[in-house]
Amino acid sequence: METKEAIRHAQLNKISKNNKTWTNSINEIKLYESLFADSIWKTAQVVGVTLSSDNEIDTKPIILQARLQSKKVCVPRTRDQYQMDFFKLESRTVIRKNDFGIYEPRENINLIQKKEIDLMIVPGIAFSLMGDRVGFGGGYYDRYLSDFKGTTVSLADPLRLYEDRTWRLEKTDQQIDKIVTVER
Ligand SMILES: Nc1nc2c(c(=O)[nH]1)N(C=O)[C@@H](CNc1ccc(C(=O)N[C@@H](CCC(=O)O)C(=O)O)cc1)CN2
Ligand SMILES: Nc1ncnc2c1ncn2[C@@H]1O[C@H](COP(=O)(O)OP(=O)(O)OP(=O)(O)O)[C@@H](O)[C@H]1O
Repeated sequence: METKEAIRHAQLNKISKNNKTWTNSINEIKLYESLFADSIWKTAQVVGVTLSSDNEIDTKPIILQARLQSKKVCVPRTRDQYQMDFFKLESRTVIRKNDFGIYEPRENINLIQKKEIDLMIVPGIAFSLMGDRVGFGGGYYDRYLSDFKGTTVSLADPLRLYEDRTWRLEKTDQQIDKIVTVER
């Protein structure tokens, strides 16, 4: 078993070398297709998703599809003590890059309650088929999801997918309900 720190280090290195290839983009397209075909997606009215950075699975196609299907989209904004809140994303929402280089809404307007969110698309840098997840390390999602009642889904391209977890679980780790993968 490895530490999450070691996985994070190895994954960030691997992802930064590979994420600009066409193979990777086509894998992302396959992930979006299976997400949008899923009944979890089809029935969701309110979707929580991040504003992706360069080294993450691009969330713009997810935001576009949600808007085309008249779903409400909300995005996270971090605050103190590794907490975050979700705010409704609208055309007029002003996005800024925060001190950690993460994109988020500049204003805390239109808070969406946790219980309103049907589907949470959870980011991460490594996942197992069983729903284990390694994120950037703040524990933001572990905290937020600890009393979340909706469905959680993560998109795991081949770069981010481990069939079996090779890292040690922590008590606070939240399992993801559904890991979407590129079938081969
Ligand atoms: N696009 C995107 N947005 C997201 C996330 C994400 O993974 N991707 N998050 C997923 O969780 C949340 C933000 N996560 C963060 C994770 C780590 C650090 C971070 O590394 N902070 C400092 C250390 C701070 C400290 O320890 O005091 C740093 O290392 O510089 C910041 C935010 C919410 N928004
Ligand atoms: N509910 C919680 N209460 C207190 N501490 C927590 C909770 N959830 C996670 N933590 C702590 O937060 C720290 C970071 O957690 P972890 O390494 O799992 O982050 P991550 O899930 O990879 O990151 P993120 O969710 O921000 O992408 C760990 O020390 C963990 O113990």
